[in-house]
Amino acid sequence: MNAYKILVVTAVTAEAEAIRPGLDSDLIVVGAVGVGPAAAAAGTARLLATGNYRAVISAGIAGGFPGRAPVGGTVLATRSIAADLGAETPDGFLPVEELGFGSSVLECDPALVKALSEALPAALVGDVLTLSTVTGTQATADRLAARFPQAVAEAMEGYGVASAALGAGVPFAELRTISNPVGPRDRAAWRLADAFAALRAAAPALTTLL
Ligand SMILES: O=C(O)c1cccc(C(=O)CC[C@H]2O[C@@H](n3cnc4c(=O)[nH]cnc43)[C@H](O)[C@@H]2O)c1
Repeated sequence: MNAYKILVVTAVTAEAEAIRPGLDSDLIVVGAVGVGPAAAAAGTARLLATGNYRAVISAGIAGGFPGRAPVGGTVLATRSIAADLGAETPDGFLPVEELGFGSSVLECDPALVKALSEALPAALVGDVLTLSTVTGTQATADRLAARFPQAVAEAMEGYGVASAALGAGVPFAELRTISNPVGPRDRAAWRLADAFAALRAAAPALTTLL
């Protein structure tokens, strides 16, 4: 059977509910699977097993690296990178590839990225980091910005969704809108309304993938 549906995976229900009204097709399935890479991978694998999908998109809000992605902006990943998968050493962080255990970097499908960036011409394109811990200090933000000069944003699910997509042989992309700067924790200052408005505005672009 030909693969025709698109799966959009969010962490929380509010993200899924921001996306659904912008879709005029029941060929796009939006599911909220929980926060973090493990929930994202398990949830995506479960949803992929229920249908025949041609693409999987990890979507939701994210932190933006200051000077790279502004709050309220929209970001498309070229790569989803598990930034905290590896080993800490006194001399710095060793990514999992340097330990000989696979890859912390998963490439997004170039055709999906191209189609989405044509539909969202204002979107910034760059690496999106996946972390199990939201960055909350300037020191961590500076370390990540230096380790990943092409990173525009961090979130908590992309690499997990991408891992499940890779396992199922389905092309993957990541779409994020920015709710807060990556840096010292100030949860009260997160501009959720701006990020959700941008997510609602970006949703119709997903229908161009059909
Ligand atoms: O408090 C609320 O009302 C609320 C409503 C919807 C979603 C949330 C979330 O906290 C979603 C968590 C989700 O956000 C991503 N995220 C956002 N900013 C960052 C960040 O700076 N670093 C890492 N992740 C971030 C993440 O993917 C979480 O799944 C709250």
